[in-house]
Formats: sequence, structure tokens, C-alpha cells
Amino acid sequence: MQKHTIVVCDHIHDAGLEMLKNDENINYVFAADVDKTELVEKIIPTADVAITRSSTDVDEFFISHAKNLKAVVRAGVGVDNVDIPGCSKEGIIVMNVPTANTIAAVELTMAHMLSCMRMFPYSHNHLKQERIWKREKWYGYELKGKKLGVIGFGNIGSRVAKRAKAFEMDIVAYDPYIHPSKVTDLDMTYTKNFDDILACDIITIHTPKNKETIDIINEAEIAKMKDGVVLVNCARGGLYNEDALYNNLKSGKIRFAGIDVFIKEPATDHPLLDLDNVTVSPHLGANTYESQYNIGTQAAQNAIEAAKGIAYPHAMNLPIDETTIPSFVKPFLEMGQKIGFLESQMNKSQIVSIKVSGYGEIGKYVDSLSTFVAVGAMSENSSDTINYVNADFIAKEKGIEISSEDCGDSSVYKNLITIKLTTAEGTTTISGTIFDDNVQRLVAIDGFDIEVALRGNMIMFKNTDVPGVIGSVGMVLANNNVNIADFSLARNTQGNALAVVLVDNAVNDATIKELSDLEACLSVSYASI
Ligand SMILES: NC(=O)c1ccc[n+]([C@@H]2O[C@H](COP(=O)([O-])OP(=O)(O)OC[C@H]3O[C@@H](n4cnc5c(N)ncnc54)[C@H](O)[C@@H]3O)[C@@H](O)[C@H]2O)c1
Ligand SMILES: O=C(O)[C@H](O)COP(=O)(O)O
Repeated sequence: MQKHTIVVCDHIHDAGLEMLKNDENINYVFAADVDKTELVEKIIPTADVAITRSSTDVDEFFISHAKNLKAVVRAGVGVDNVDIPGCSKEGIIVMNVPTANTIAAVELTMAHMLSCMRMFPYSHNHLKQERIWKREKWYGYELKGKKLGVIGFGNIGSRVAKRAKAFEMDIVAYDPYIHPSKVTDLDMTYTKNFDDILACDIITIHTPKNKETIDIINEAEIAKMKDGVVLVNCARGGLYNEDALYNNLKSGKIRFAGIDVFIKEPATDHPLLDLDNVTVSPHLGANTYESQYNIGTQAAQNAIEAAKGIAYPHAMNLPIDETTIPSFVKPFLEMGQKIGFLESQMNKSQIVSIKVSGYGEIGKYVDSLSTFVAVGAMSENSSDTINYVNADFIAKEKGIEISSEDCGDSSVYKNLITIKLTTAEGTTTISGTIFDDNVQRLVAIDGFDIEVALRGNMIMFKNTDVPGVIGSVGMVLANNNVNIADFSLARNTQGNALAVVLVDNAVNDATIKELSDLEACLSVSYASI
């Protein structure tokens, strides 16, 4: 069996490395200590899967060298240093290990918070470095009774809040993306007003780093805070503007800050390090033995599964979350992709737009469906490798408009999909449904009601509805040694007919040309599914 190469770009727990070593189908390369430029230029081109942490940027440079890469496994939570759209475009699946380091980050946040409140670094340095024993000099503050503002109430933020509550603090949480009951059920205050956070005694942040959250705390927000406020950041550097943080720590407006993360890491000459009223750690949020064991083993397992193509756990750029899609949807996704492929062969020209309509329950899944249809439609005529990850990006780049609509109930079928493909030459519209849970059937083609299987070699022959056409079509096919497997016929009210002929063997262009030369022929197309 062919071996898959997994490159480990950053340090992970030995238990994870052992798993990679012990899998006979995996060739693993440990490159955590290799210079990053050399890693990208020399080793990444050989990788089927890469395991990374925050020290390896998966950026344009990395992606451009990732010639064979199927997946990146981020051995941790934050993917702000992974160019997810760039990966999607190249068909690279990005996965993370979302909860394995939660407790480690929660407890580090509490450590920073306590350290700030007791101004621990002052007394620590006084005694250790200056050997001065002055107990009366270092009075701190208690957490009890203080208001804690929590920005971001996900895995880490919510657990920090629970622990802070055990310290008898009042918790105010700001997270526009959760249901307020997640907070209020814990007897804490949920707010949509960011000023309520700014009014707190201590503020801690636990959001991802993105356009919305960078500089979420800047000069203007700090100006609204209480004098002597304490700020903690164990999420990502730059969520609190670093210049504003520095200036206000220096002026004393911020009494103390606990900082684990910096915009640029390693941050060994950062101005914040010059200030006494800061406790710092070198991005240690995930660094407990327990957390690193969990992350290392989960990342290794996920990388092995991805390398073998078995599964992509915690994929961040698949068009669907397979675990949340009901089973009846999957055959529709498969059929949608095939219809897209069929239509692009029937209507061979530059694709302008794809419209996907869903009737019945399937209507709720038309967005996912449209990605599968796009994969099918673009596979035929594209030099790019199209897959579920990059289909939407490539469509956008090619100027193909993709739209979808949930049309409510169908009058005839429990679930029905209709796919309209428009090219520079014209439009093809096909509807399909699933019978008996898994039997794919086309039920309409370009306004003709027709029931036909979606498989094999298919000839679509449109003609004026006059006598003798079926015989002529049969004759042309017989003369060209093409055996008919199935023949379905439909007529419309405008005096036209459509025949869908399934044939046993592939049909050449000359035969199609002969069919198109028949007098009654309006159009003929051929597709092979
Ligand atoms: N210091 C470390 O070593 C370390 C360790 C683990 C995680 N982290 C970082 O901590 C952060 C939180 O991780 P998590 O596991 O709790 O993630 P999570 O996804 O479970 O939670 C993030 C929360 O932030 C909320 N959010 C998103 N945008 C927001 C906004 N604009 N305003 C308010 N809330 C917003 C989300 O709704 C979500 O509830 C991430 O940035 C992660 O990278 C750091
Ligand atoms: O987002 C994370 O998981 C943490 O910041 C940990 O990052 P690390 O794996 O580089 O320690």
C-alpha cells in the first residue's frame, strides 16, 4: 500500500509522534526544529498532511509549496495564522483540535487574573532579585465582589466565568453569537452593550482573532474604563491594541495586565516587557502536560485519518458538517453533483450561472447542495481540480453566479431538486427526486415530464413530434453499432418531444452528428455519467 507522508511542523506530545511512527501506512517527518523557510521549501512539498501549531504560518508562501497537501491539522484551537480561503482554493482541508486545551487556557487565565490582582510580579521581583522583605508595601485586591467582564463566552470564556463565580465575582458576558440563556442560566449577566464590559473591574477576552475582534479594545474603549482596571488576554495578541495597552499601563489608567499572547511572537523585545505592571507568559495557554497529551494524540489521529482519506474531523472548510446532515440529504447531494455534471455535458459552453431550487425538506439544504452541483458542473470543463472545498472559490473566480432557493413544499414529490444551468449558449433545467430512500430519478428535463435513471451513456434527443422519429433514431444507432438499453419518451403541448436514450456503449461525435441531421431533430446532446 502507498505510504502517506505526514509532516509535523511544530512540537507535539511524544504520544502523538508514537502514533504516527507506529502506523505502517504513514511515513512521518518530524520537522519542528527545522528553520521555517527550509521547512516550507524543502519538506512541505512532500507532505500529504501537515500538523502545525501557532509557530508555523500556513500562509501564501506555505500554500504555494504544498503541492500534494490534502489537509492541515492545527494542533490547537486558533487558526488565525492559517489562510483558510487560500487553503480552500487549493483544495486543502483545514482541521483543528478545538477543545483539548480548553482547561489549560482557562487555568492560565485565572493565574494571570490572580497575579494581576495581587500584583504578584512586584513582590516576587522585590524578594527574589532585590532580597527585600517588605510585607507592608504590597497590598493587592480581592476577586470577591469585583465585576468581571468576559468578552467571548465559548469553551474558554464560559469556563473562566464559572471559575470566577466560584471566587464570588459578578460576571458580565458579551458574546453576540450565543443564546443569552447560556449566560443567564449560570446566574450571570448577559449584555449586548459593550459599554457594560468597559465598566467592569477586570476584563478578560476569549474570542477568535478576526477582523471584528482585532483592536476590539483600543484607546477609545480604555478611556471609558474605570481608573485602575485590570485587563487579561490569554486569547490572541492584538485583540487589545498593543500601543493603547502600553500607554495606559504606563499612565496607570490600567493598573495591571496579564498577557500570554502578542501580535508578533516570539516577543522577546516587546515594549510591554519593560513595564512592571504586567504579568507575561510566552504563549503558554495550552502548555500543560494533560492538554498537550490530548492535543498531540488527537492531532495525530486526525492527521492519519485525513491522510488515508477516511475522515476529516473538525474540518473548518468543508461545505457541510456531515454529522449534522440528516441521512435523506446525502443521496440528493450525490444526485445534485451528477445533474450538474450531466447538464454541463448537455450544454457545452462557458457556464454563466447555476441555480439550485429545493422543494420539501431538502429546501433547507440547498446551500450545501449548490456546492455539490457546482463541483459536478465545473468538473467537465475545468483545468483546475474541483472539489467541495474549492468549488465556490473557483466559481467566483470564473464569474459563475451560484444561487439557491428553498421553495417550500412540492405539489407532487416529498422532496424535489431543480437545477438550472445557464451557459453562453443557453439554459438546461433538470429536476430530480429520490425514490425508496436511494433510487435517483430525473423527473423533468427542460419542461418535459419524463422519468429516467441518471446513469451510463445518455442521449437526449429533442424533436418535432411527427411520426417515424423513434424508428429513425433507432436506425442511426443500430447502423453505428450502438445498442439501446432504455428509451423514455415525453411530449409537450407545443408539439415537441424529448427522448432520453440510454445506450450500452459510448457514442462518438459522428453518430451524434448523424442524429442531429435527422429532419425532425431540434437538438441532440450526449452525456456520460
Ligand atoms: N493562549 C493560548 O495558548 C490559547 C489556548 C487556547 C485557545 N486560545 C485562544 O482563545 C480564544 C478562545 O478559544 P475558545 O476555545 O474559547 O474558542 P470558542 O470558539 O469556543 O469561543 C470563542 C467565542 O467567541 C465568541 N465571539 C466571536 N466573535 C466575537 C465578538 N466579536 N465579540 C464577542 N464574542 C465573540 C464566539 O461566539 C465564541 O463563543 C481563541 O482565540 C483561541 O485561539 C489561546
Ligand atoms: O489556539 C490555541 O490552541 C493556542 O493558542 C495554543 O497555541 P499553540 O498550539 O501554538 O500553543
